[in-house]
Amino acid sequence: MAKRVVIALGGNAILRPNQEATFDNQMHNIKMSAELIAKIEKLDYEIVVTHGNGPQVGNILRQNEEAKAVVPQMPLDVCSAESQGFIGYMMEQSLKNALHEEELTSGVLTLLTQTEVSPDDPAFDNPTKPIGVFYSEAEAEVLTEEKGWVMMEDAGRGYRRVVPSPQPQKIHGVESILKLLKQNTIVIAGGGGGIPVVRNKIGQISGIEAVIDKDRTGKKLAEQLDADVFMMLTDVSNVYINYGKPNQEKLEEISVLKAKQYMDEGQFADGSMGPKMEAAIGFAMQGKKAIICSLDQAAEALSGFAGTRIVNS
Ligand SMILES: Nc1ncnc2c1ncn2[C@@H]1O[C@H](COP(=O)(O)OP(=O)(O)O)[C@@H](O)[C@H]1O
Ligand SMILES: NC(=O)OP(=O)(O)O
Repeated sequence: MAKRVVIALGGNAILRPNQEATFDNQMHNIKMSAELIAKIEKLDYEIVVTHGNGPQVGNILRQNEEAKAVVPQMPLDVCSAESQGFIGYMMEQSLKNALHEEELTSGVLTLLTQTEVSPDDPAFDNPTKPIGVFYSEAEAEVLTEEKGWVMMEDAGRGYRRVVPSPQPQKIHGVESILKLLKQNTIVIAGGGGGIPVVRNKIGQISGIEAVIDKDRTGKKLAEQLDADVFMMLTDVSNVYINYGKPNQEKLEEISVLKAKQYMDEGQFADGSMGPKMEAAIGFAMQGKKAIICSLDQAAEALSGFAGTRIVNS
């Protein structure tokens, strides 16, 4: 029986740090990512792909704010839905073309996915999710003063606007995803962490302004789908201890216990590797395999020959 993998695509799969968010740049990167995912399809896995949307949802929100005198502004959850739609469109098209090139017959379908969060999540009072483009410290100060944006330094790369990022509680559409996987279809779902929604006391859902972390949603999706493997594809080949120091050391296959120990030592930066390792440990604790590796080594890592693999042993 084919194994099931949930793949969370990092920012680089769509837009590189210093690139402008043009259609051509994003389409070019997504095409390259799709070719690499097609390699995984050859390994006989049922595949669900999720992806980030930080730069894109920030830009859509900004478009809305800048144009509000001529076109009514949409709330952040709608911006999230828009970003999920346009990235999903580009990814589905690119994946279909990549599979066609490889003479593979699998289908590809994007699902506009809603993710339930708790309205009482403390994240609503403490925005931490960076979105949109990077600014200098001086520009960030002006934006806070003039527009009221909350700005934060993002992993040594500059300042970005931050918004609330609640924990995903439940991802909608999982039963349908399972049916599609059984019909030889690669499913793109939960993009940008999913469109954040809350459920009220009488069971009705409605949107809420936030951006959910895609690695957390990827883990939740992998759990709900009972996946065998959860992979986070990023721009480094491995997770390291003492990262960036002369004594940095590459992690290959490590136990949950060891990973937790390194986590407690503060080896993984908040806002970058920290959330990935948190998601990896949480998933691997259930007796499954979590992998963090670079996009171009995804197929090798899945076969056990590359990346950092976290296992519960
Ligand atoms: N211990 C570590 N090992 C490897 N990379 C690390 C570590 N700590 C921080 N990082 C940084 O984490 C980055 C990946 O996280 P992030 O940029 O959030 O990924 P993505 O956007 O691909 O989801 C790497 O580019 C690297 O600079
Ligand atoms: N939603 C999300 O986590 O997006 P990024 O990975 O692009 O920040």
